[in-house]
Amino acid sequence: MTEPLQIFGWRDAIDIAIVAWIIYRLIIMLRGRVAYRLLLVLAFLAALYSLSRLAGFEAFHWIVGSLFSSLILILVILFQHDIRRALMTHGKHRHPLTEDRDEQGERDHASLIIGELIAAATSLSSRRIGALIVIEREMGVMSHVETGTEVDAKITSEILTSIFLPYSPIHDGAVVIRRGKLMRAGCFLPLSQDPTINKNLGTRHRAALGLTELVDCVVLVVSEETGTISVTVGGRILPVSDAVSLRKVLKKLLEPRWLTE
Ligand SMILES: Nc1ncnc2c1ncn2[C@@H]1O[C@H](COP(=O)(O)OP(=O)(O)OP(=O)(O)O)[C@@H](O)[C@H]1O
Repeated sequence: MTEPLQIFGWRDAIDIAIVAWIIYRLIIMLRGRVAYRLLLVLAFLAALYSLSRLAGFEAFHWIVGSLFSSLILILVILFQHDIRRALMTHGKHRHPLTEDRDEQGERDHASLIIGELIAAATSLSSRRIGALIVIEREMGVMSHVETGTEVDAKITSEILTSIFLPYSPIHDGAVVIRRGKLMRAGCFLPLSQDPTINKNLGTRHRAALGLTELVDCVVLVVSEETGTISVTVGGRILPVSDAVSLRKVLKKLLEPRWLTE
């Protein structure tokens, strides 16, 4: 009798490596929670599809197969922007905070922007002015956000602070940062529907959580009521105690993905 290990050749190893790589890239791309759930449904349907075939349940196999194809189509439609962006930028060295070409320039620029974000957050926090700052990573957020006002400005703590001052016409809502640029202000984010959220959190924090449940991005929140600064990512809220820990958290979350994964 042939041993399984004797049948397993280099072709199988390459085959498994390719499939594992595709699944890994899919998980990275669809890391927001809703996308994750869709991916799990897809995996479940794939398992049912294979099992129903093995068991010889023809009708059930046909139904699951149709559901499977429809779900793939729905995924492609839902994530068309992200898929296009991922394909266009595949293999490129991308930093969420800068378009700088060389590695040192990229680090310096990113560090400068993180410094501006920290200065703005601490200044707003000390004056009990609420703020909501969305920082895109690999995925775009605008398909989940009500557009607000175009800003297209360099990121400085002064601009960020003045946007959130109560008499600013665009202080309500969130600002969106893409590749180190302040793109929009006054944006409305989807609220989290998670019933387990701490009841003490108001709508500003629910909005930050809501967006990060849907899209892989980082949201910096300053509470108007308490002045606390927190960072939300992947539907979780991370309170930060001071500027040093805020720098640490932002640096970690905003490194180019190929360095962190
Ligand atoms: N869905 C949303 N998208 C964007 N901004 C929002 C959203 N919901 C609330 N905000 C912003 O948060 C502000 C304050 O809302 P609210 O007082 O309900 O939140 P809060 O969490 O209690 O505030 P804080 O924690 O800062 O005291 C709003 O005026 C608005 O600027």
